[in-house]
Amino acid sequence: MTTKRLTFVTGNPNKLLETKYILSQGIPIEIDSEDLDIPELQGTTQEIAKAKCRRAAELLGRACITEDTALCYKALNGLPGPYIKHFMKNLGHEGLNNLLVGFQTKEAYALCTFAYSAGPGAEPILFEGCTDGSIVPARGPGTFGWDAIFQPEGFDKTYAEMSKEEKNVISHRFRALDKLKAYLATLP
Ligand SMILES: O=c1nc[nH]c2c1ncn2[C@H]1C[C@H](O)[C@@H](COP(=O)(O)OP(=O)(O)OP(=O)(O)O)O1
Ligand SMILES: [Mg+2]
Repeated sequence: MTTKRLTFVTGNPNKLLETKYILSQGIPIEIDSEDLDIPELQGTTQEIAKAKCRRAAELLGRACITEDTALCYKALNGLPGPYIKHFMKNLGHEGLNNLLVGFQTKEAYALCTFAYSAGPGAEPILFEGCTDGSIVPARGPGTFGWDAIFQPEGFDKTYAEMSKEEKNVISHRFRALDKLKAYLATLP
C-alpha cells in the first residue's frame, strides 16, 4: 500500500500531535497541516463541522480534513458542546466545574467530529467519536484544553493524568479516527 498524504487544517498543535500519533498506529498515511483562519458558524456540531471543512477545502484547493471537538454536559442538554473553546477561555477549569453547581449529574461526553472533503465543492463526510465521562475538579497537567477536568467513565484518572498511550486508545478522537481510517482505506 502506498503512503497517502492528507492535509489537516487546524490551528491546534495538540490535536495535530494526537491525530498523527493515532493514525501512525494504523495505516500508511502522512499528515501535514495548515493553520487557516476559518470562521466557525453557530449551529449543531455537524453543521459547524461541515461548514468548516467545506471552507477549508476551498481555501486549500485540494482534499483535506478538519476536526471539531465538543464537550457536552448532560445536565445542560449537551452545552457547552461545540462552543467549549469560548467557555474554556473565559471560565477556565474552575468555571467549567462551577457551571454544574446545583446539578446532580456531572456526566458529560467528549465528542470528536472529523470531516473529510475530497476537494473544493465536494460535500464533507463526517466521522464521529464519543467518549462518556464526568466533569471533575482539575487534576493533572493543564497542557491540553479541558483534559484535566474530564474523567472518562471506568477510569480513575482524568485525560490529563493519562499517558498518551492510554488516552489515545479510548479518546473521542481515537474513536472518530478509527472510522476515518476505515474510510481512507477505501479511497484509491
Ligand atoms: O482532546 C481534547 N482534550 C482537551 N481539550 C480539547 C481536546 N480537543 C480539543 N480540545 C479543546 C481545544 C479547544 O479549546 C476546544 C475545541 O475547539 P475547536 O474549535 O474544535 O478546536 P481549535 O479551535 O483549538 O482547533 P481548530 O483549528 O482545529 O478548530 O476544545
Ligand atoms: Mg476551532
